[in-house]
Amino acid sequence: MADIYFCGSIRGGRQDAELYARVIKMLGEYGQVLTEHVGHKEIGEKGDDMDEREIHDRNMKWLDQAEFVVAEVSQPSLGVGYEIGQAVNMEKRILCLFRESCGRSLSCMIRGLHNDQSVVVKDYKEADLPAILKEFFSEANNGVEASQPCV
Ligand SMILES: O=c1[nH]c(=O)n([C@H]2C[C@H](O)[C@@H](COP(=O)(O)O)O2)cc1CO
Repeated sequence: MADIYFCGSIRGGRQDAELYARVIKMLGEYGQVLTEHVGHKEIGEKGDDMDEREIHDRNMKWLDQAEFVVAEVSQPSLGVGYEIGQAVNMEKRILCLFRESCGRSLSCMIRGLHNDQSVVVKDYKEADLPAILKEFFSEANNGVEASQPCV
């Protein structure tokens, strides 16, 4: 079973935590989500009750281990942006999900990563998620290479 690293805002704001939990549940169909805690209601804006260095090192290990990275990027978060940048350097297959209805503009530094192969950036409505995930993971399983240039 593939390992999936899910990214969602924690200190950037927990407004979308319930949505993250629903995305994580859907991702369960495609693999094991290493960062399930990102969708836990009990995790507030303070984050995990752990030393910050330990959180960073644990997460970087998980990111390295993961085959896929799925990031919900509607709520701006420094940590999520950092994780995506690291994942690009690690040549992971990455799906960034931006909710059209959130009223913000997605950073060019994320939207500009889209290459429709190793990095997919999608504007979405929640009802579209099952189809978007199905397409992302089936293309991945059809052997699209992870290390495509991001241009
Ligand atoms: O307590 C934490 N636990 C944790 O796993 N993270 C990771 C996972 C999330 O995808 C991302 C959220 O970053 P931020 O807290 O800057 O919004 O960082 C972040 C924190 C707090 O910064």
